Amino acid sequence: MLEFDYVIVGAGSAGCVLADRLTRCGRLKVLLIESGGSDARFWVKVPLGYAINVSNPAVNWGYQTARDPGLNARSISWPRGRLIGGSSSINAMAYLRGLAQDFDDWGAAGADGWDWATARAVFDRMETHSELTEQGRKKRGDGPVWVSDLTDQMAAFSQNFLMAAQDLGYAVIPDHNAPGSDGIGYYRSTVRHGLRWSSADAFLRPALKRPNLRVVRNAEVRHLLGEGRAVNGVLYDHKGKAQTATAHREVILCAGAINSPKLLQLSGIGPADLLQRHGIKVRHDLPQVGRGLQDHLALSYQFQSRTPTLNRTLGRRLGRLQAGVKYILTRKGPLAVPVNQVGGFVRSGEEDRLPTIQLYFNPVSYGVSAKGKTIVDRASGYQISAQPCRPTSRGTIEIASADPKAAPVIKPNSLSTAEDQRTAIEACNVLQRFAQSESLRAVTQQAKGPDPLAMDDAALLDDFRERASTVYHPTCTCRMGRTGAESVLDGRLRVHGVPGLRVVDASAFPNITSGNTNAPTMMLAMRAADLILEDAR
Ligand SMILES: Cc1cc2nc3c(=O)[nH]c(=O)nc-3n(C[C@H](O)[C@H](O)[C@H](O)COP(=O)(O)OP(=O)(O)OC[C@H]3O[C@@H](n4cnc5c(N)ncnc54)[C@H](O)[C@@H]3O)c2cc1C
Repeated sequence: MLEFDYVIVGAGSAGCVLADRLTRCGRLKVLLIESGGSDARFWVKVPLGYAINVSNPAVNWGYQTARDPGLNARSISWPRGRLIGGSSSINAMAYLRGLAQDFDDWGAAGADGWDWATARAVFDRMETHSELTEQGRKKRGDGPVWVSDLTDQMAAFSQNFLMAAQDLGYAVIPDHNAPGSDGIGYYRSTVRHGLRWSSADAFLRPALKRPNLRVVRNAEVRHLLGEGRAVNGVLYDHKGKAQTATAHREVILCAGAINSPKLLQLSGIGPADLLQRHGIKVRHDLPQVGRGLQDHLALSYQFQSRTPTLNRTLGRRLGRLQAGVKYILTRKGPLAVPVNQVGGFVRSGEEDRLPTIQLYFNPVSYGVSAKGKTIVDRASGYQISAQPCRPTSRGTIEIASADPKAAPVIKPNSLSTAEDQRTAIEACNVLQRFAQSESLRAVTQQAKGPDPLAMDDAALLDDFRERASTVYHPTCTCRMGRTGAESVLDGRLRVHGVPGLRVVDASAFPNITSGNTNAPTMMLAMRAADLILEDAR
């Protein structure tokens, strides 16, 4: 049996942060258990490899939702990283802090101690920005998370998206992460010197040399151990054997928004009726475990273009070969840039107090094969996508059986509120405006597939239900709040009523943030580490 001060379950965006921060002082012994394997894989490191990893079972839990009534009863694919770095090793690398209001909303929802001023101070010390200036590339900040401006690598075609934004009166902005900036610009990415810069690269790798950190890969935690309500260890499978690890101080679940609530439920901590239905002894009836699920949905439209886009390179064998050689020799070119080049936050109406829609523009068009493989079109094209920022629908994660190997039942409950249906239409209306803009009309041949300009609001909502997909941001399934009746964690990320146990990952968000969720998850884990170390004094 292994004995440690802290046992961390999951080496993803949050788990890597904690493994680093808790072992820095050298005084505390930490075990990090990860179900997946190494992240030393070519297509994990190459930014454009995102399109491959998203459907690669070797690095992915490959979840599938239940049939979702709000999405015309479709069951959709929910990839989650299963390797060192977790989802930060397979994500699309867009770096967005979110809006200031998102974090004030966390405090207002009962997450005591959380607000924008606190979050902002953590973001500031977490980031190093690699910026393009007139004097060349310059560094700003000295945090472990590398956030790069890749404007010099973007496809020339992407300029058309910025010009279209200007046609429509949206601000064109240099940095989405500067306070108060809504508008359209080039995305910043977690890429360093042409390679993905995951949470493992930023936090875990430098910590690996410390003798007080032990990392076990390819080891899946089955459930938590303890006496009464208190938790003091985990049972996990490794190399075909069941093993136990004891935590003298705490077990910290960082298994992500799907697997953290699943592990709580398998361990008898969750809604009593659900646990009893599966023959699991109730250790603590905590009704909100797995409830409160929020995710972002987006709808995309593709168009054939009159001027060359990335299809000219990536849609042809010779072009791919040339791009591959350029990347290997220089770490530059189309392979060095994540798929979403341009986008940002916009308001759908002038009366909106905050931006309501996030946009993504890609200078490439593609299809997806029956097996989920991305197939880039030969002819030039582009894609425009819109995501409502703050959905109000909430879904559930529930174990399907007491067998730890069984995938949980994911019910997103999408578009189940009138507000979400209205915002979905507004998101499509924004895309219609872009499709009609002078700058995009000048380079567009015709719609490839459904044409948003041929649809009224009812048809747009139906199209959204029929084709919208996840933006891969499940959150809030173990959310922070004041009491065990309305939430799972307190503001210090301790599980209500369960000594020795915290949950630190995207499941802890009280509400989904307006943008992509990797940056806020790492920020949450950085602050959680401060709180854990404070409590350990
Ligand atoms: C395809 C995709 C694209 C995305 N694109 C972006 C983007 O461009 N920008 C952005 O900001 N966000 C993006 N996201 C979202 C973002 O990456 C996640 O919100 C974030 O990584 C969540 O971090 P986490 O720590 O909560 O979970 P994860 O990073 O998923 O970590 C959980 C870890 O726990 C491990 N684990 C789970 N169960 C067990 C168990 N029983 N035993 C041991 N280990 C276990 C998992 O294998 C995993 O390594 C994307 C996500 C995906 C999947």
